[in-house]
Amino acid sequence: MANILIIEDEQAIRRVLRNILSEENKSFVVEDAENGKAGLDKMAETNFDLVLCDIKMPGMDGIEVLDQIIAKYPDTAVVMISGHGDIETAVDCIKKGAYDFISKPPDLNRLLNTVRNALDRHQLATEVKVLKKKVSKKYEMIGSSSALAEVREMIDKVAPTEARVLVMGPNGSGKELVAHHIHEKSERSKAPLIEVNCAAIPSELIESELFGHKKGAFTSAVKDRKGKFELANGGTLFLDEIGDMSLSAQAKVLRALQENKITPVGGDKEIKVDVRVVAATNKDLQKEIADGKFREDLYHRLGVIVIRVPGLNDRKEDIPELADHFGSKISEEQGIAPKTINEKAVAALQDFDWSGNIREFRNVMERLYILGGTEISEADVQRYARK
Ligand SMILES: Nc1ncnc2c1ncn2[C@@H]1O[C@H](COP(=O)(O)OP(=O)(O)OP(=O)(O)O)[C@@H](O)[C@H]1O
Repeated sequence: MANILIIEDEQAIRRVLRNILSEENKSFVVEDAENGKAGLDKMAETNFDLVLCDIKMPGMDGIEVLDQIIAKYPDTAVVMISGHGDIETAVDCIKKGAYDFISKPPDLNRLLNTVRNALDRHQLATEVKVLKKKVSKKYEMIGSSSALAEVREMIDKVAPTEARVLVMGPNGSGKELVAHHIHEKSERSKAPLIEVNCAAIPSELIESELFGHKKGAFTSAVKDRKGKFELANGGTLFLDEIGDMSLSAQAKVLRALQENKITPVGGDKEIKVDVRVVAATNKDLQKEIADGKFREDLYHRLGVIVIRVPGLNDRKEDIPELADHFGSKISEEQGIAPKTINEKAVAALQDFDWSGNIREFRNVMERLYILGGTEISEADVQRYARK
């Protein structure tokens, strides 16, 4: 179904447009208004997917209507209807944000094509919005502890800069989450965030993974392949578990960071890249440096800003909020009716040792949700949350 509004002062044109659209598709619900004000009044009552708006009208003209629609209903697509002599104005309207324009008298094919395209784009834009909301929900950072407030403050300060960031903290504490927030709040958020788990890639493959390779560079290189640095161009490269990278790969990453250039394996040309690096590790890099396992120069290149994410044991006051958050997430994902968790159960959870951090906490909540009673009790916690 699509709600379409025609704002047009000439009754004959209104009627023609209405008839064409209603006959074209039974799922179009078409309304009309004879002037800008009446149109905007209708918009205040109904959500329209598309507005067809005449440019020249007595009183409020089409440009003014367009301005108001853009300001108040930015998700609604607008197609201008232009008469003789106002094509230039129609073009200006597109620059302002109208989707397209049709000329009077309306040509059937052009009108239908424009309407279909505008509705398609409107639907895509709506879907993108829903997906973005879902993604940003996935990366929600829950907790009001002062430890987490400090992390948030650091993110807000460093995100808009170009500074490299090293995120340190134990397993499952939310380091990847921090990297996502930095990217999303940065100027680079429209470009990709590319993630590399350095611990998961065998050392002989890491170079090709990061810098790409040319066809024939090694036996399995059957075609040219871009590396993560190139894929992240204009955006952010998240080097997770950087402490697990081999010394030879560290040397190459250091060079890439120093020169902002990379050379694909088997290639002879350098490629310029514009990448902001955010790295993360659960290792004590100072100790790794002392043990000769991590390059000190790379540490200084990466860690212009260091953000330390505290483990859950150091912010147990976040547990009630986290329990609620994961509870509603799990109930949604698993299709289980929402449950409550009583105060004693929460207190029991706060008594546990959470060395596996938020990841472990989420798993425990999942167990409690699936196995516990409608109101999760202390007994449930003792029975199902013990490790
Ligand atoms: N403050 C938080 N609020 C809600 N969810 C969180 C929070 N911190 C972490 N999580 C969730 O916990 C899980 C683990 O987080 P994440 O992967 O960011 O940890 P990590 O420190 O990068 O782990 P690893 O060291 O194992 O790579 C993820 O599902 C993440 O969404």
